[in-house]
Amino acid sequence: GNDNLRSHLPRSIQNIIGSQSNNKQQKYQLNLDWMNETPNLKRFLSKVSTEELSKPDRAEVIRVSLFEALINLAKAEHEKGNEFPNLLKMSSVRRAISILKKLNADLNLLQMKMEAAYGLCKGCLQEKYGKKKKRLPQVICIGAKKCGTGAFQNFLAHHPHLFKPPGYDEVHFFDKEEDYAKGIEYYHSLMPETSAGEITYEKTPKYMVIPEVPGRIYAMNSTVKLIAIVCNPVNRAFSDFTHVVKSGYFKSETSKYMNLEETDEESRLKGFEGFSEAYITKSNEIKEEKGDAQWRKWIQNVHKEQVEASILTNGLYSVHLQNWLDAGFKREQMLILNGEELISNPAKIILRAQEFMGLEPIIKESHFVFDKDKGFYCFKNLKTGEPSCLGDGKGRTRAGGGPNFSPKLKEDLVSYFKPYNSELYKIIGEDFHWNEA
Ligand SMILES: Nc1ncnc2c1ncn2[C@@H]1O[C@H](COP(=O)(O)OS(=O)(=O)O)[C@@H](OP(=O)(O)O)[C@H]1O
Repeated sequence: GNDNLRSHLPRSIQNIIGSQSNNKQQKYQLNLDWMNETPNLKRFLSKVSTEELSKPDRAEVIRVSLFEALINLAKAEHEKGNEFPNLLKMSSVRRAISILKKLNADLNLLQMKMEAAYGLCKGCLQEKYGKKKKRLPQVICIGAKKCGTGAFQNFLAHHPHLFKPPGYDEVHFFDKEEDYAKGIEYYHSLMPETSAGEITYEKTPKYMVIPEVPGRIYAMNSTVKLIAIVCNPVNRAFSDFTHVVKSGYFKSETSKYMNLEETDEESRLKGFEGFSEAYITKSNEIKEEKGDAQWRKWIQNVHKEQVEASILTNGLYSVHLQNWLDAGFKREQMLILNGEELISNPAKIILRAQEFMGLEPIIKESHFVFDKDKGFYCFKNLKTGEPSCLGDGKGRTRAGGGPNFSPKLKEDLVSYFKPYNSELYKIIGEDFHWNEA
């Protein structure tokens, strides 16, 4: 029956098809090869209206046409050497299947014909592609810390074809020696079960700044897609400082600059000012004494040698990203997003990410609503209209235009980051305008 068909198709398609009964075997005589190309299928779909579906004569033509078009398309794609999951990623195919569902088409027959088109035996579609299983990630978000990776993950969690390791906000496999030592099988075991055509993804912001990580990920899969979210390094540093102070990390260092009992914004700004001036000086001294190459090494090893300095050095994106390029990753397999834009225009950033991952653009403009109390965009449930915002730990320093630095601190920080922002702009091919004090 139809349930049989459903279980044979990947979950992404099952969602579209939904549960359905009363399919009768149909006879299809029309052969419409005019539709054996996607653009034609697209053009045809653009002409189909919901109204027409309820007119029996027209519905019959549409059903037969779509059915044939899908099978012809499957044959054409198979001949081109494209795998079945790619077919399922095409939005026109998804749309066609959803219409066929409405028209009570014989989906069992469709399945059999698709199997034939792909040269597979009966029922082998499931064997080859439809089986849910754990897969290593095809996409990894590598940071940067405090640039909105949580918001990014939260928004994309609503995408029906994207899955992250269950129970983990961050996996920390490649950066934690004791976990990495457990082997790639352990990493694989943490992954969600997915069907072919769905995306497995994880985010760990620390990956970006640990020098061993790029080579390890490259060894796992040299064609994995990487997403880096970068943001104004000056604001990022204060956000990081706030995070460290509020979480009570390396207190012996932060307590040199502020009383850790008083963590209101004014006290944090004061503490951050002392901290920044001290570490800008430290960093500049190392550079002067040891030269640029050694200084870059110091930056990369700061997590081992002087972790509190990372509050500043995590924002030297060009130094860290160069490491990924040196490991062999191609620029085209990295999507570098502006975290400031994720704050001001989340839909634009999330749409770019979906496109990069090869996902249907399901999360869109209408899902975002600005929440005045939160001071940020929140995700809107389109059925209930209810917005859901990120928790209290997110959005502590940037609501309402960001922190109020003293002009001197702002100037010192901007000039510290300036050369590396410029290096970053060269890598990205775009100026994010963070060099203006
Ligand atoms: N929509 C929305 N809602 C709330 N917060 C948002 C949003 N978009 C971006 N941000 C900013 O995300 C900052 C936290 O970044 P991360 O999630 O990468 O932090 S972490 O590295 O995972 O700790 C967080 O930094 P703080 O403001 O310092 O808390 C936010 O400014």
